[in-house]
Amino acid sequence: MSPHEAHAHSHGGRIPLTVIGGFLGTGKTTLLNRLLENNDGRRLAVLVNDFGAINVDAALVASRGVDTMSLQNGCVCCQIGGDLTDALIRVIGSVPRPDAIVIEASGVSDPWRIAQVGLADPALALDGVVVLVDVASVREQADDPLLADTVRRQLQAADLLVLNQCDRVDDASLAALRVWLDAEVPGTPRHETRFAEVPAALLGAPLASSGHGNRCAPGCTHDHDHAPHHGDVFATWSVTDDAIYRADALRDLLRAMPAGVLRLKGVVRTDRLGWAVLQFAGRHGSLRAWSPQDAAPDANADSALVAIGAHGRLAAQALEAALKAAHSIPPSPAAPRRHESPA
Ligand SMILES: Nc1nc2c(ncn2[C@@H]2O[C@H](COP(=O)(O)OP(=O)(O)OP(=O)(O)O)[C@@H](O)[C@H]2O)c(=O)[nH]1
Repeated sequence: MSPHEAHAHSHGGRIPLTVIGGFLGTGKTTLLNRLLENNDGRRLAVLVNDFGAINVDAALVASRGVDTMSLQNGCVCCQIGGDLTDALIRVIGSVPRPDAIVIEASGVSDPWRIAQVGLADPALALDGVVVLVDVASVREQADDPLLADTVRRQLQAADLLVLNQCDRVDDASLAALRVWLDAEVPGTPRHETRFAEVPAALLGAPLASSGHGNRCAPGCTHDHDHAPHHGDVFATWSVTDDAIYRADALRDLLRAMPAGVLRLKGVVRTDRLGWAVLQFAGRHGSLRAWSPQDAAPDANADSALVAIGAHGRLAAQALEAALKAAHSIPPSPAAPRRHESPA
């Protein structure tokens, strides 16, 4: 029996499901890509949910030559029974059958709600909920009345907390965070790291025995069912066009981001770097040339950017103006497609 067959056997033939959650920009896609690079020959089926109208994460994962299923139209945890269930039915029925399924939750969703779908389907066995934490930003987010509920639900959903971005904080801040987490989520296993380096052994079957099976049995007092609809709490803005951007101007934008932008990410065509990946989260941003090891976007592809912020705080007009000012070659008149939600 191969190790993969043994793993499936230990789940009674059911397909193990791992949910990767955590707030915007904490490192979920980084972890997913690590999993895909070190998948030990397993056939992983990957479902990626992005809150914005454009699924940038799916593009970044798909660029590694892996088939991903993109779950768009908002936050899947708010529409259980819809897209997610349909996608899982398709994945479970696919031939060859996957050895494991990984769902990357959107940064605003409640990973526990997604995990419940896994628990409900007899073909699936929940391996665990892994929640990424940006150690530099989590306390500030948890203190923000608009974000606190989302962040705390994510922390409480975790079977394993990956304390990521440890390169961004000093030892004293990390020590204070540990004390805070001891009080917020006592007993939840934690792993401190940077760039989502997590030993594979931590992500596998052992999670199942330490996790929800124990903490969220019948009688669980967690308020899992009454989360607000995330479309009411968070707003997105996105643009897709054939503009070419000035790399220097985008870097200036990353240093002086308009108010209320919690997350900005995209794949853009630039003057100096060619295709580039833009990332901004938790006050930090980067613009890097498209990795030569990944298949470049189609020559006719459009630049695509998506921003997320708390509803009522996202300064979409200021962002749009800043991006317009960063054009090296403006988009052709018919090209720009903007999407704002809530409108
Ligand atoms: N300095 C630093 N940057 C990191 C670390 N982990 C991830 N990043 C960067 O942070 C940015 C966001 O990482 P992602 O993996 O895309 O985050 P995400 O959680 O998938 O983001 P959303 O899906 O938008 O919520 C990227 O530019 C990463 O390269 C880390 O440990 N340290």
